[in-house]
Amino acid sequence: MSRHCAYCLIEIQGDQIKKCAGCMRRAYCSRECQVTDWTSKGQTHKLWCKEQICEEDIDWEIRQTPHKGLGVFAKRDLPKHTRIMVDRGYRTIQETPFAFIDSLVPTNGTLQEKWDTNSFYTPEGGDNLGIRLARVNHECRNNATNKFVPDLNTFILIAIRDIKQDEEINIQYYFYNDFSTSKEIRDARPSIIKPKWEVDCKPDCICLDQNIRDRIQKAHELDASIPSLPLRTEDQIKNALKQVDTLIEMSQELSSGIMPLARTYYDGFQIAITNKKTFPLHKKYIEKYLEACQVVESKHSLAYREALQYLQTPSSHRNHY
Ligand SMILES: C[S@@+](CC[C@H](N)C(=O)[O-])C[C@H]1O[C@@H](n2cnc3c(N)ncnc32)[C@H](O)[C@@H]1O
Repeated sequence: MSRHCAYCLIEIQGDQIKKCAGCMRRAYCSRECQVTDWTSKGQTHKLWCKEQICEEDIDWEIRQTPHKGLGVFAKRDLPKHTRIMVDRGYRTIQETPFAFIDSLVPTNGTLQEKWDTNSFYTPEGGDNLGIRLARVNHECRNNATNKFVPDLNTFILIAIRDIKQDEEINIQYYFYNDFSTSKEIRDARPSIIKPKWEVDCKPDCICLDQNIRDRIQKAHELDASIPSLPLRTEDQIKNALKQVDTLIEMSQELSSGIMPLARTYYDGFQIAITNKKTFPLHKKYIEKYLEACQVVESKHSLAYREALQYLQTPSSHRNHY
């Protein structure tokens, strides 16, 4: 089986393939590429080596699709919450190794056009280009999602449902069911995805369903109201937790993604610990939050380490009663 060098991406065969001695899965064409990839000059593999991340050519591959150019396909069944790839974000054209960016679509485009087509906007880190993520195509009914972890400067691509072998892996280029974004941003979606990626939604597309749009707006309003709910009396705290539980249910019903859901669990934790009576509930919320963090971030992320500390010593949180 041929492989692709995890750093410089060239195709390698037979005894040219050098594997990481830690995971025995990640492939390189040379020791130089392996050394670079271990550090933050490459994909910082030292953080991910023991973390069960999928690899190109073993778990997924890049190949031609009938109508969308290249795409990423599962080479085996990938269960929900599998971490399909971690991909370092490049912040500028200058920082991105030229050969990578030059190979991207539009084929005859300028570097700027390639950058614009393939980079993704992240609220926490501006535009970033992931060189492997750049091959993932858009679907409104996506089976995977990409999360940017700012302190690691890395995208993580996660299966949000079971993906079958040979199925194409796809993401929403611009979320429509993420209740944490405002109505204006959600409504701007068609005017962004069409000119930027030439992706058109059919009239029966799920993202144009008015009923779903109304439910998302309701969830958005509920989400925005939670931080300012009064928490002076026990009844007020119980009511706030009820709102949190309603939002958790709505988020699951709307498949809003793991990130907003994780934040809602964290809200529940912060509310529960403010009162002696509701304090025992804090554990359920923070454990769920940590579970989500393990999927969408990593044990190395700041968010995960902080939350673990609050699980072990809840009294160290400023809201503790
Ligand atoms: C980030 S690239 C994805 C990888 C690209 N297909 C390639 O060959 O490298 C974005 C481009 O892929 C194509 N694309 C992505 N999703 C598509 C879809 N659902 N339908 C048609 N074309 C799509 C569009 O040309 C878009 O500008």
